[in-house]
Amino acid sequence: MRTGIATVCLSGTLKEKMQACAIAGFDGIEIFEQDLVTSPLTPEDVRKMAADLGLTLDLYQPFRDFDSVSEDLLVANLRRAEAKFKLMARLGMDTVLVCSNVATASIDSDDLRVEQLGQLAALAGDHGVKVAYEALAWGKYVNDYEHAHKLVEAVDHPNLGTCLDSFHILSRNWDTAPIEAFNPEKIFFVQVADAPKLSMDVLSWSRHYRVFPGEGQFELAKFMGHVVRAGYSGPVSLEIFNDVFRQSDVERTAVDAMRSLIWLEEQSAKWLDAASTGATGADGTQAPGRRRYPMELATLPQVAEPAGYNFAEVRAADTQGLETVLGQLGFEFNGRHRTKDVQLWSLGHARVIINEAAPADGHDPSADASPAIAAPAIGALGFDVASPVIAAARAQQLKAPAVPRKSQANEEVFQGFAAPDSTEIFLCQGTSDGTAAWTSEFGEGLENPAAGPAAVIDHVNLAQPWQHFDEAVLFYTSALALEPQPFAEVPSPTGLVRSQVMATGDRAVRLVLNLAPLNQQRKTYQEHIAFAVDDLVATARDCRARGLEFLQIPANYYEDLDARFGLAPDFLATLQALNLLYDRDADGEFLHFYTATVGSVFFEMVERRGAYDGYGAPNAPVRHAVQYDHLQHR
Ligand SMILES: O=C(O)c1ccc(O)c(O)c1
Ligand SMILES: [Mg+2]
Repeated sequence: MRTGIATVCLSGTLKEKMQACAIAGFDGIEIFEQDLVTSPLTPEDVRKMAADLGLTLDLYQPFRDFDSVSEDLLVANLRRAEAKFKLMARLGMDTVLVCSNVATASIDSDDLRVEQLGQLAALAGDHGVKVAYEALAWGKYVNDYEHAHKLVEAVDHPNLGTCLDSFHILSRNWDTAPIEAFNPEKIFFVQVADAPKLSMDVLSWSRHYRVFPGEGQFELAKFMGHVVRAGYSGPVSLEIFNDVFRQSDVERTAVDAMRSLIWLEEQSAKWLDAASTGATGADGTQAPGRRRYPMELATLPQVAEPAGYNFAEVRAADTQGLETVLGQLGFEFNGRHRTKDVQLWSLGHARVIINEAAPADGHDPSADASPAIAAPAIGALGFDVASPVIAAARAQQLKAPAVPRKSQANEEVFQGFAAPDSTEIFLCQGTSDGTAAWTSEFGEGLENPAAGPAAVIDHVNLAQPWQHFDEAVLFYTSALALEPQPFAEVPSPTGLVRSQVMATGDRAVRLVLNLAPLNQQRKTYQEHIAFAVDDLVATARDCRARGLEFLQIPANYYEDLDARFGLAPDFLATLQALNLLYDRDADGEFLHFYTATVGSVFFEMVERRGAYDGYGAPNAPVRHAVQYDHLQHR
């Protein structure tokens, strides 16, 4: 698949954008007119720079408001088009995007449009230019890709084709199957964009909220499957108008963009495979495997979703507070590593590593968080996967930066890579009894999960800097095979927290990404690790007996709980006495409590009853408010 990206996706000057696209590995780019008009580079400079960088210049765009106009305007529009065709010759570009008229269209007649687009195609032919006509979702008369294609077919000129842009098609819920019947020679260009499903006018949605494939909710693999089956083999180019990407680091965003296309390519191949195996022939036999299409789709090393958490690592220069809280939670100290400055603590199958080497560069080197967090912060997560080597190879092909861990002879070498928020992700191999092979490095026979209470890591909640949130969703989807669940918004005193659960189908791994406002006083984010136990009330009593500092829940909360659920008075009194939170839905019940925060980290204990699958979201505002209050007063 030939990869492309529109310069409008990125921040910086045209030169900076082009360099970032080349470094990220794109084959070609779309030049957005604004980027050229505002550039000190001559068209000849741009042409040379692209050639030097190994980038093809695939599309010049946009040319606006051409069709459905009065005779006077048509003359002016053709003159305007000719000027652009001449400019394109200097750039060495042969394809221009013409979008359907939104502003000056005054005559709603397909016959007239065919006549006017025919004149444009003839002029383009004289200049060796191909016109790719795109139906904008908010076009005045032409806003449906099939309508645009019908006009192209009616004009029937070799210099006129269509541009298919997934946003304009999927935002309007148009069926994508008819694309398959298109003559591939009439598809001049394909743009892909994802988006979260929002209810707002389509123009605002398109101009501000597009995201890279895998970061939104559109069925892009299916869209691409139809495009591939039509026989299209030209560039597949990202055109993402997004307020955050346009102000983020250009090289980093270009890599995020490239990752999204590598992933989409694989997902499209999978969609085609699934679609062709699902089909049965006339004789009842299964259709053969994926047909060959003009567009070749590369695949990636295949990984199943992780089987569970292997460990969570907290970094801290000063480990005292952490050790105290873990001890009060019932964790056992399992020893220090033979050669590294790390401690192992466990409760049942839940393992927490305390890494005494505080990260020099803080939680996120590129964010506006404090430069050096000496206080505890989540530094790494270990996941059990079937094959760490295959999973690491996949992550690497998806441009995840590797983090090699120094290790001595005969110690387990973890394959690892850095997530966008710089949390290190390690790929481990679990054992069938739920223990980890590496724990003997902390001393022989120390880990004895059968002896203690049953406990596992239920979920980990990572705070994401606002500019990396979408990138993180794609990252965990593509590299770790976690699936994004519908996101929630939680009010907190410092702002609205967007919460995105990433999980495996069996929920053995639940990772919650929070787009959290930065605490302005302390310049840190708060993150937490949650452990699931069988009997939360008993656990809470034990923790209290050991002197654990619970997050203090206000009495108003328990009154509200009673109003909502009508709980038995004894049970309600127990919840209140122990500072426990409660939730219930059609699937089951959820009990949980939080510890006070140590550095940037706090812990949660949960009990899931029945098939409860949530996280106590209705309680999250209470938790945020209490933590905020706590921070203000200490
Ligand atoms: O928002 C726009 O105007 C616009 C312009 C060009 C495109 O290709 C597009 O998809 C949208
Ligand atoms: Mg477009």
